[in-house]
Amino acid sequence: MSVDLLCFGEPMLEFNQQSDGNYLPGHGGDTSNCAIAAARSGASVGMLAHVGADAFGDSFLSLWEVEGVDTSTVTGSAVAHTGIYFVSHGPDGHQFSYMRAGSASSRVTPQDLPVADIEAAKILHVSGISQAISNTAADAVFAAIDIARAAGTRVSYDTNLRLKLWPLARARAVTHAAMAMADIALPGKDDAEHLTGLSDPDAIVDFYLTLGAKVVALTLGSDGTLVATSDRRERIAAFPVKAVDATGAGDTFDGAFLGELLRTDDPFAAGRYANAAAALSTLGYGAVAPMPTRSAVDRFLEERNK
Ligand SMILES: Nc1ncnc2c1ncn2[C@@H]1O[C@H](COP(=O)(O)OP(=O)(O)OP(=O)(O)O)[C@@H](O)[C@H]1O
Repeated sequence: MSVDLLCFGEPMLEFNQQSDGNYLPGHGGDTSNCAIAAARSGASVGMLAHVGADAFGDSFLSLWEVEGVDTSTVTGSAVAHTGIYFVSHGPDGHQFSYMRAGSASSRVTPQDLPVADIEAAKILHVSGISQAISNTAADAVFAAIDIARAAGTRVSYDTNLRLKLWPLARARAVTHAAMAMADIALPGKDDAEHLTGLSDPDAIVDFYLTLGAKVVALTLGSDGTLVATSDRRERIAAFPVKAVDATGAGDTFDGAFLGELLRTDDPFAAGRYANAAAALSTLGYGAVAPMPTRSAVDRFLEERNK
């Protein structure tokens, strides 16, 4: 089945250890989160990924089915397990250790790519963490981007380094190269500062426009979002909400932004919609559970705009 938005990345089972020693398990991986957020925004969306032939892979397949994310471009890997990662937090809630393992999706090779599905999609969304550390994944990501560009499928890219454990020179080389081929750049400010060495949001946006993006939406956490094209930019303030956990807010932003961009073809309308969706996603714990549906976002915007 062809979809409008194809999200290429690595599903990861997450285990978030809390300061009381308990842990919260959850589905994650930036592109899976993004796909679910887009589906909840009403978009036609699919995942392009490998999962292991294991319980975690099965659990992702069930989740995507429930969420209406197409899985016809998800394949099973006989040689690697579904990715997992552990995060632990200190008593102040600060993240202090991180470990990842598995990662069937980093084994996707250029030969595995579903060429016709990439060509048929309107947007291919990819994100950066795996490419920064794995040559195989980088080759497949760049091959997918090449297929998309040749077919006129727009490419969307979020750096998503999350923790800055990867060697900076490698992370920079790979993410800048991918950004240079992206039509839509969706960086978060922390990553963007780290990767560009710039701190002023306008300078960061200029950097990505100069690299080649047609649309940049730079997320600024509780400071909102800066959306820009070559001839217009708009600073969108964050909604004042009682945020309890911003995990996945950036992924919710990406999915909602791309869903609304597909619907309206207006990056500024997409930025305002995604800003509301991401604010709502901070009201609950974890990445997936608090992601809002389109009707919840519409209701929220109606109330806030009264
Ligand atoms: N405290 C908050 N209050 C309201 N909105 C928020 C808050 N934190 C985040 N947001 C919304 O979520 C969007 C994305 O947040 P952020 O910039 O932290 O993402 P990110 O850096 O990509 O992080 P991650 O991928 O880890 O979720 C922001 O642009 C904003 O719209």
